This record gives sequence, C-alpha cells and structure tokens, in this order.
Amino acid sequence: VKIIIRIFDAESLSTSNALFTPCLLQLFGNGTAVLRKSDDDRAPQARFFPPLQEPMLLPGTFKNKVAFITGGGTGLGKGMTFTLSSLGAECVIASRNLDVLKATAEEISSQTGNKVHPVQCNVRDPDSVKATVDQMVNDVGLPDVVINNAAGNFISPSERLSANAWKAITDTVLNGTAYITLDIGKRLIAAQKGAAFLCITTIYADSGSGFVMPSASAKAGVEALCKSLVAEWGRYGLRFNIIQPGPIKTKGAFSRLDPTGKFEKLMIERIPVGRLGTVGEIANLAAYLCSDYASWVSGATIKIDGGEYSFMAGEFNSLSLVTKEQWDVMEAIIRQTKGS
Ligand SMILES: CC/C=C\C/C=C\C/C=C\C/C=C\C=C\C(=O)SCCNC(=O)CCNC(=O)[C@H](O)C(C)(C)COP(=O)(O)OP(=O)(O)OC[C@H]1O[C@@H](n2cnc3c(N)ncnc32)[C@H](O)[C@@H]1OP(=O)(O)O
Ligand SMILES: NC(=O)C1=CN([C@@H]2O[C@H](COP(=O)(O)OP(=O)(O)OC[C@H]3O[C@@H](n4cnc5c(N)ncnc54)[C@H](OP(=O)(O)O)[C@@H]3O)[C@@H](O)[C@H]2O)C=CC1
Repeated sequence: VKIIIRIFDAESLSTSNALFTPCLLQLFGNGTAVLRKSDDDRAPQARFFPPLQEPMLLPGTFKNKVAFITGGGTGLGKGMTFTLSSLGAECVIASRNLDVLKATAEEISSQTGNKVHPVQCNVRDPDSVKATVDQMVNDVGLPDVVINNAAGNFISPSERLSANAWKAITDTVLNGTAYITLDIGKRLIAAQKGAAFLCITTIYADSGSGFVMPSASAKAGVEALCKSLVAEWGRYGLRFNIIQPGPIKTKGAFSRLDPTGKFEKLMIERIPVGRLGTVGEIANLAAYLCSDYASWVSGATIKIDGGEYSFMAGEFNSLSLVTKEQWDVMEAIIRQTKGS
C-alpha cells in the first residue's frame, strides 16, 4: 500500500525518478509482497512463453566440426557445449578449474556420444592461452567454432574497487577475449581455414551499469573488438557475432550478482515475458549463430532478455503498476486540464 501511495504522491510525480522509488523499497524487502503478482518465481504471463530447451537444429548440424568454448565447464558455457555436442560437434572446453571441466566433459560426452576435451586455461594469461590452443591443435585441429564465454563479475560500489579488482575483471573479460581471438585467429588465417566466432556479453554492454562498472566496461570493449574484426577478418573466412543475455540463473552469476537472493523478484517484475531466461534458450541461439545456417550472419548483436532492456529503457514503463481504477482517476484529471 505504501508503494502505491508513493506512486500517486503529487510531489513525487514531479520527478521521473520517483517512479523507480518503489523498486528501491522492494530491493530491501519492503513491499515485495504487494507488487508480486504470483507466489512462484514467474509472473502469470510466463505461461505464454514456455522455455523450449532441447537442441532445435537438425541432428548432425555440427558433424565433423570442432567447437572451442571458454568457461565451458559451468553455466551457459556448459549448456552451449551440451547443445553443440548433441548436434555432432567435437568440443574443447577451457577454464581454470580442471576438475570441473573433466566432470562436465564426462557428463556431456556420456549423454551425446561425442568427445568433449577438457583443457586447463587461464584466459588472463597469454602464455596459458597459447598452451591451450597448442594442445587443441595437437588433439583435434583448429576449431570451426570459437565461443568467448569465460567471464568474471561481482557487484560492488565502484568506490570500493581496488586497482586489482578492476584488473581481475577486465583481464578476464576483455583481455581474455582478445588473447583467445588473436591466438586462434592468427592460426586460422595462416591455415586459410574459416570459422564462426561468438562472444557472450550482456544487455548492459550498451548502457553501462552502476555497481558492475568493470564488467560493463570490459563487455563494451569485447563488443568493439568483435565489430572491428567483422570488418577486418571477413576476407579470411571469419565471422563474428554477439549474444547479449539478460538474467539466467546460473550459480556463477547469481552468487556474485544477487548474493542475498533479494534481487530476483525485482528482476522478474521488469521482464515483460515474466520469467528469467534459461541456459537452453541461450544455447539454441548460440548454436544457430555458429552453424552454417547463419553463414550470412556476421556483425549481429542479439539481445535475449525477455524484453527487460526495453522495459528498463522506457521512461513511463513503470506505469504498468497503475491499476484500472487509478487510471480512471488520472484520466479524469488529465481531461479536466485546460490550457498550459
Ligand atoms: C538488480 C539486479 C541485481 C542482480 C542481477 C542478478 C543476476 C544476473 C543478471 C544479469 C547478469 C549480467 C551479466 C553477468 C555477467 C557475468 O559475468 S556473470 C559470471 C560471473 N562468474 C564469475 O565471476 C566466475 C569467475 N569469478 C571469479 O573467479 C571471482 O569472482 C573473481 C573475483 C572475478 C576473480 O577471482 P580471483 O581469485 O582471480 O580474484 P581475487 O583475488 O579473489 O580478487 C581480485 C581482486 O578483486 C577484489 N574483490 C573480489 N571480490 C570483491 C568484492 N565482492 N568486492 C570488492 N572487491 C572484490 C579482491 O579483493 C582483489 O583485489 P585486491 O584485494 O586489491 O587484491
Ligand atoms: N548468467 C547470467 O545471467 C548472464 C551471464 N552472462 C555471461 O554469460 C557468460 C557465462 O556466465 P555464467 O555461465 O552465468 O557464469 P559462470 O560463472 O558459470 O561462467 C563463467 C566461466 O568463466 C570461467 N572463467 C572465469 N575466469 C576465467 C579465467 N581467468 N580463465 C578461464 N576461464 C575463466 C569460469 O570457469 P573457472 O572458474 O573454471 O575458470 C566459468 O566456467 C559470461 O560471459 C557472462 O558474462 C551475461 C549476461 C547474463
């Protein structure tokens, strides 16, 4: 009730930011129950938008293809590896934690029947990247698909960040993507072999975002890197695309971006589709962009976020909280107004 009163408070209405005050209240647990439309973790309209997660491309789409996925042991990277492997790819997954990679490789290959190779790699270290790519070339050859997915992130007021905190994130996200792309790209060019590159960024790569400033800066840099190479390396048979996911509930992301679990409901309330995204939905889009069905797609940046970015961008979109009765009152006031 407090929230609705604030929305209709005449003084608050004089500033556009006032419409977002209820969101802040919700964030800290005051009023969440008032605005929630459903007790489960989806809004009612989510029933119109069921997530279909099984691989959508034809079986064998990636037969005789090698796919290299950074951060392929967990979360979205694991999901993309599963989908590509299901569609026939021989996958190489690379990150720091070899035990996690081995477990994922074993799990996926036992389900798909296709080999998944775990290779330890710290993308922040160009020597480690070189050793990883050497091993891949030795084991399976140069890749047809390269997915830059590895990342680091956590929420923090920027005034709390040390130089090393900035470096940890930007070295992983931007420099890591650059080291992988330059190392593999040079070898592909020398071998005259084509390939599809995909970078996983985020919806705030466009807008920037407070409290994740290093991640926002690095993801924007990754997008500039991709778009630059679309133009420069197309002549070598290399294409580059970008997926900007909205929130997907992975342990890696949510443990660092929603540590108390308080933000999830807030996010769902601003996603027009009424639910979080799923790993399988990202994996299907990734598989399409990396497949030959997308041979003519290069330089695309695709948001997959249930409409969240559009909702957050529109000045008046929080008016979806206003009831029919409240609209009746406001319409009457507006209609009575004469002149300026
Ligand atoms: C309102 C909406 C709210 C929430 C949204 C919720 C959900 C998601 C929605 C959208 C998501 C959009 C984008 C997501 C992007 C992602 O990238 S998610 C993937 C996240 N996955 C990971 O981060 C996995 C890998 N991460 C890590 O390994 C660590 O977290 C790491 C800190 C990034 C790196 O670890 P490492 O061991 O190498 O580094 P440290 O030595 O531990 O730390 C380096 C310096 O950083 C400082 N630090 C670390 N944590 C914090 C912190 N919480 N606050 C401030 N500073 C921190 C640390 O102290 C070191 O600095 P130093 O002390 O000066 O040396
Ligand atoms: N989940 C979400 O809501 C969203 C995620 N994204 C993006 O999706 C991608 C995957 O994130 P998600 O699956 O959620 O989170 P995860 O934390 O599960 O994935 C991050 C992966 O990066 C690897 N990684 C981190 N640092 C390094 C490093 N220095 N060298 C090599 N690998 C590294 C991690 O493995 P290890 O620790 O073994 O090194 C891990 O497998 C990221 O690019 C993220 O920015 C974008 C928008 C939304």
